Amino acid sequence: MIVTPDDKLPDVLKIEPRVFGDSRGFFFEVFQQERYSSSGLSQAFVQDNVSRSSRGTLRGLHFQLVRPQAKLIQVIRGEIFDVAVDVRKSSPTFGQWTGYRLSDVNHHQLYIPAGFAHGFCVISETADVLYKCTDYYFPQHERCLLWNDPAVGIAWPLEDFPILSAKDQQGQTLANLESFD
Ligand SMILES: Cc1cn([C@H]2C[C@H](O)[C@@H](COP(=O)(O)OP(=O)(O)O[C@H]3O[C@H](C)C(=O)[C@H](O)[C@H]3O)O2)c(=O)[nH]c1=O
Repeated sequence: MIVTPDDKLPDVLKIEPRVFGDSRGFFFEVFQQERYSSSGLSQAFVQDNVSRSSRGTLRGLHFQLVRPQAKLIQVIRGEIFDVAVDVRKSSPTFGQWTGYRLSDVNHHQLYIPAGFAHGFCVISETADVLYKCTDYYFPQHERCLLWNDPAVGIAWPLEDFPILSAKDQQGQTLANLESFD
């Protein structure tokens, strides 16, 4: 397993699991407590989520202001562009973003700590995303950063305007967002 801190946001980790391929296909351990804990993911995961989205869908960018969640993102089918934005006002990288292509071909994972907003757009026809969270879902604590806030300037690989939930259409700009001190 190779763990690489992001160049701009070093708390965000790209994880490349060891994949065993053979004539039948492939096998890899999606998560293993001892190995991931020794790689810096020591907080326990308490909830696993799965979402399926069609091409051009953009989900996010979300975070919980209270009971913040760290997330371990993995694509089980298809390909997404996965993005983390630092929303910690006191951070020297506040408002900065990073993005990775995660797919069922590269099997890469992204670890996004608490303090970051998370979102993704779907590049393939369909994408099934599995992600582990270090705290439970509290909708009342969820906040949404506007996906196309020019102050953040995320370069989404989208051909057209994305498919967005009503909630995500009304995301807050970074300037107006309730975020972490
Ligand atoms: C997140 C979540 C949602 N739900 C229910 C609430 C809604 O009735 C339905 C869809 O929720 P939502 O539209 O918020 O789902 P996404 O837009 O995929 O939200 C997620 O997208 C971005 C990328 C994230 O990183 C977050 O984990 C999460 O906010 O699932 C639950 O029951 N439990 C949950 O943990």
